[in-house]
Order: sequence, then C-alpha cells, then structure tokens
Amino acid sequence: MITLTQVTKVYQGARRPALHQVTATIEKGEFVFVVGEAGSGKSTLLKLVLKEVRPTLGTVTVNGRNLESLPRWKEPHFRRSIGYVPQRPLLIARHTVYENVAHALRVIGKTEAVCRRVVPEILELVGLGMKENRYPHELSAGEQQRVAVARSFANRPLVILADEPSSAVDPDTTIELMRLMDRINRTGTTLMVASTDAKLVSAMRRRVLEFEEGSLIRDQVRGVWRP
Ligand SMILES: Nc1ncnc2c1ncn2[C@@H]1O[C@H](COP(=O)(O)OP(=O)(O)OP(=O)(O)O)[C@@H](O)[C@H]1O
Repeated sequence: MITLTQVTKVYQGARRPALHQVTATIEKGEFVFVVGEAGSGKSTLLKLVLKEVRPTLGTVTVNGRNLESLPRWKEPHFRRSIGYVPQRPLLIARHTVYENVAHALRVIGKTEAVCRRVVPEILELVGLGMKENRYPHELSAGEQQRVAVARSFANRPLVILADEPSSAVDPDTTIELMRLMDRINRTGTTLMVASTDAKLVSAMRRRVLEFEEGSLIRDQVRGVWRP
C-alpha cells in the first residue's frame, strides 16, 4: 500500500535532514502509529505520503504508484483519494456538521442524492447521528475531531493519515477517538497515525514506527512506546 525506500528529506536551508534514509512498507489494512519527539520527522513522513513534500532522495510509492511519476495535474485527485485528519480539525464554521461532511463528497463530484444517503451513515458511525444540524462552535473539541474523522472517511479512502489527532482533546475523548479509528480500520482502511501520546500508543498495541531526529529507529508489531 505505502512503501518508502531509502527516503531522505532535507528542507531548504535546514542543517540536518528531517528524515534520513527511511525504508518501511505498510500493507493494506494496517494500523500504524508513527511516534517520536517533536521535530523527529513524523509530519514530514505523512506529508511525503500525501505528496505535499517531495523526497530529496529515495522513493515513495502509494498504491503501487511511485509518487515522483504522478503528474502535477493529478495531484489534487490523488490527495482526495487519501483521508487526512489534521492536528486541529479545520471545519467550516458557517456550515453544519452535515454540510462539513457533505462538502468532502461534493468536491469529488458526488451528487446530492449520494450525500443524503452517505453522510448520515458516516455520522452514525462516528457517533454524531444526532448532531448533524449543529455548527462546529456548538460541539466539544472531541466531537469536532470526530467530524474531521467523518470527513476524512466520507469518500471511503484506502488510507487515512492522522497527524496527532488527539493533541487537542482530553484523555477520555482520546480513547473514544481511537475506538473510532479502530472501527474504521476494521473496514479495511489503512491508518497511519502520528502521535506523541505514549500512553495511548502503548494501550493500543499496534505497529509502531519510532523516529529519532529523522531516523527510523524501531519498527515493531504490537509495539508500545516509552519516550
Ligand atoms: N517546511 C519546513 N522547512 C524547514 N524545516 C522544516 C519544515 N518542516 C519541518 N521542518 C523541520 O524538519 C524536522 C522534522 O519536522 P516534522 O514537523 O516532520 O517533525 P514532527 O515529528 O512532526 O514534529 P511535531 O511533533 O512537533 O509535529 C524539524 O527539525 C523541523 O524543524
């Protein structure tokens, strides 16, 4: 599904690589935590998979396609085929929960009839079936993050990338959020979750890729993390 081969990323003007000779393969349907201290390269890894940044050296392959060979005009379509959950949910404030999720479907050309069928299903899945007419400011931080997850999952992507999705929510909400991710993972969706939450990572017992100053220092099945 996702293969990184000897990937090095040096940002312009940086003194050291953000990622250094990283090689890893993530199979379809896996749930992988990407862990490490701040600045260790987690976000850079996710951005490479989205082709938001390009490797300085090495190759990134997603779904059998070397991203270097993906033409620029196909990049927006490619990105929309991947679900992305940012650290803080970027919801549209003047849109309801329903509209926020429907928006993700409209931009890929889905009809209103499809939205009316699919959006309630997804909101039910994330536990927000009763709140489809609420506005973002009427939701808790955890609920807002669940809307962001619903939106990332709306077009049933093969992969969802989440960048520290629990950084702005309390521990109970974090557990809830991870249960939700787990449910989505069970549908066959591959998940890559960057996290600095050692307790959470250790409790979930999923594959752990640990980074230190840009190097992959551990790749462990059912891993824990003690920074
Ligand atoms: N656009 C950029 N230009 C220059 N340097 C950058 C850029 N983005 C990230 N870096 C640097 O690359 C290194 C890795 O950053 P990255 O954001 O990938 O780490 P991270 O592990 O996700 O950190 P955090 O947990 O704080 O989000 C850091 O030293 C950072 O300062």
